[in-house]
Amino acid sequence: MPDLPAHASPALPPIFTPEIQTPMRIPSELNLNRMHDHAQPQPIRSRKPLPPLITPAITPPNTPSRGQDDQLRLHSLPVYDSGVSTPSQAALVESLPIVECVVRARIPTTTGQEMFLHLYTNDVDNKEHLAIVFGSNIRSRSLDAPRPGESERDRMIRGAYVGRLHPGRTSSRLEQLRREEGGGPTSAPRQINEPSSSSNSSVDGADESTDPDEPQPPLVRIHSECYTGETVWSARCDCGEQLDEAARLMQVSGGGVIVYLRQEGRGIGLAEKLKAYNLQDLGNDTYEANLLLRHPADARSYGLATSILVDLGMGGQRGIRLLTNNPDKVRAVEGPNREIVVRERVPMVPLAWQGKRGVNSEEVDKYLSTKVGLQSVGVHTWDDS
Ligand SMILES: Nc1nc2c(ncn2[C@@H]2O[C@H](COP(=O)(O)OP(=O)(O)OP(=O)(O)O)[C@@H](O)[C@H]2O)c(=O)[nH]1
Repeated sequence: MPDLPAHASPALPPIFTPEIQTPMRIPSELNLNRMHDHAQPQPIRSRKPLPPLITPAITPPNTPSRGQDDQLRLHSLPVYDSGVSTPSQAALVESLPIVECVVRARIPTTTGQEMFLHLYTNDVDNKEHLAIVFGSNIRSRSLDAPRPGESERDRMIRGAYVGRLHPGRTSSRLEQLRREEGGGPTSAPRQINEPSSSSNSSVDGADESTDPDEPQPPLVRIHSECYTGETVWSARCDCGEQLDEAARLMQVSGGGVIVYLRQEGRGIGLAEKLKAYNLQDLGNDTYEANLLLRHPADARSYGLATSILVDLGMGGQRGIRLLTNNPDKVRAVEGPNREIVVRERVPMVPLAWQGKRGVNSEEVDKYLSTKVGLQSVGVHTWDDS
């Protein structure tokens, strides 16, 4: 086995294959030498040349990094720091989808930390979107809600339990844990929260509590599936690294949520993304390749993420800190009525830019420079900091 990056996970196949059906086109249908009739603001080639990527000049002085003081060093930016309209702007939904967490399970991870994987269904597609939850204080309202006729065992099997499961446990509820600990109603472990029925949630699912031990809003990452970057060691993008890094930051800062959306390849699906890679090898950049394949530059939307975050009690004025380099995501994730409030945007600086071991290749440099150029993401913002 070659020396693989930290995020490489050779053993596991993907859980789900995107079901996007796109008519196959033969290459001769595509004019690879000119852009088609997609109205775009500006030909990409005419943009100002970008600076070389791996340079200390654009390395932010103060960014997420590997160390014990991550909580202190997380570098946030104003959330609406980009008024620039770009071809990558995410679609805004008019109303929020309905989501339901159907099962949750504890997953011990290879780093020694635990997370709770929440699997969601919804009313807009038939994909299994996920929430990866670090910390035991974040609970799903729809999971905890009672189901007609279910037994305590049923509740435990679908993950609607408090605390931890153990052989012989018979109740999903907090009372049994308290009894087992031999204490009264107040002796439950501090980190175990009651389900929403008895918590201080407001009617819309928003948790208005202010915990003095959690002075900052929780960290959230909205991550779009990337089979190539997360499973088969691709160095064409930094998706695997970003997923690992988000998980690490949530572990060291005491909790958070990664909403993992099944919108592979910026929403065009794996087959089309692989064609886009071939177009990139023929000289086009990531956005041009999408357009040549007659896809939008970015076909993703984030309404499901908003609904999942509301279900996890992240609505309300306390807000969240969003880990992203993409300013477009901020407004998209907040939802049509600002159901989620993004208090801060925390950039995710590629590890290689921080002088650390991370994804490093000619292809990832091109990919990142295209992103930086089109999303007005990071260069000037980080430089200014
Ligand atoms: N169509 C297409 N999709 C890609 C390509 N490379 C990566 N992706 C997909 O892009 C998605 C990640 O989106 P990005 O635009 O890189 O990042 P972002 O989510 O907008 O911004 P961040 O929050 O900063 O990561 C994943 O779903 C990848 O599968 C590519 O060359 N073409």
